[in-house]
Amino acid sequence: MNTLKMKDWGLGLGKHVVIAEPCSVETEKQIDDLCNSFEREPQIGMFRGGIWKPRTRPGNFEGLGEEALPWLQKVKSRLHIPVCVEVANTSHVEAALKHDIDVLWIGARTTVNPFSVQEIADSLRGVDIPVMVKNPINPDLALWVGALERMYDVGINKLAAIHRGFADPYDKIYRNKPNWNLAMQLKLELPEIEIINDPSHISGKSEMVQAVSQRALNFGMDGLMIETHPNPAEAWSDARQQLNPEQLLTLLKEISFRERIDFENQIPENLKEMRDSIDHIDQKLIDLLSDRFHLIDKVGAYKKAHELSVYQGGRWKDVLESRVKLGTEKDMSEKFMKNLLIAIHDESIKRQEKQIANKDIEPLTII
Ligand SMILES: C=C(O[C@@H]1C=C(C(=O)O)C=C[C@H]1O)C(=O)O
Repeated sequence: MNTLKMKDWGLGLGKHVVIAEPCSVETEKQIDDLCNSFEREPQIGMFRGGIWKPRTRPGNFEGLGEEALPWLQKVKSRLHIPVCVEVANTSHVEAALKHDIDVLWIGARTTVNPFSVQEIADSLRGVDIPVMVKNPINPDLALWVGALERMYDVGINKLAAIHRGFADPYDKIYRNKPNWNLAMQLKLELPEIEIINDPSHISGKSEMVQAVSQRALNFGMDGLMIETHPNPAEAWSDARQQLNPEQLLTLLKEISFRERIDFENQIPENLKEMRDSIDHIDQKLIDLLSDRFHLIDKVGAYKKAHELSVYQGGRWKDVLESRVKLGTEKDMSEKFMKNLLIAIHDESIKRQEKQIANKDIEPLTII
């Protein structure tokens, strides 16, 4: 994809984009209050307002709709920053374009549905407006990439992605569990697409927003979209996860937007040396793993000849416990050691099954 980075969207966006936003636009006064707080804050690069709010069940506040759009125009003239809204259908797009909204974004509940995404894309054919695409609710990279491709195919070349986490009913910590690996995979697949992180929807509670923001920047995310309300306790939607302007400004002061190393440019000599050593160690790790798996194949052949079962619980328990102990003594976490060993063991089982059945077996664990 030949897309433009956010700094080249012609909207005055800097290197790290910070989008401040009330979850929902509620009153003109709420927007005025936020403008007063952010008037002299150059770090706020964009303003977002929820106008149409998808709600799981009817009866909750679903956004003010078109009547709130003129208030966002006021934000543009007061703060001189672009404004963006979520669009979920073609009438939203039409209303947003009519009111000079600068950037549109596609929400997680829309990204899951290629029909909806295609309809929105078709309504944007020939329109020069940036579009940001939130990840779908489920961790399906192809859906996320697909939605970006649908936009690109109708001629939108100002594109970004938003990582807002994924629904996980078993997770007790986050509202939407982050999947940094999936976000990294998106970067590998579409290196030109920048990713904004939405720590508010990931954490679901204001006190976690800072830690998640820092984590996102550590993972190389290109910006933050943080829900902000003059008085979060009174918010008509998502009260628990919004920061007040003062909290947002403190967060922006305290987190570190680290410099990223551009691979095209020169890598500092010290870092290069360390990376060379890492390359060397990885080569040794791979050689050792390969030796281990060749032995596993021999064990598999032995088990086939002697009609023994592939999985050996007692041996596996010993291997797991002793290696986790060795690893933790060398400063590696128990969780990491377990994950690593489980991945190796799954592969061992798979290789032995393949030998016995003489055909490929689906991997047991996806990592
Ligand atoms: C290699 C074996 O087969 C399996 C794989 C193991 C491993 O990868 O270390 C351990 C126990 C078995 O479940 C074995 O039985 O020794």
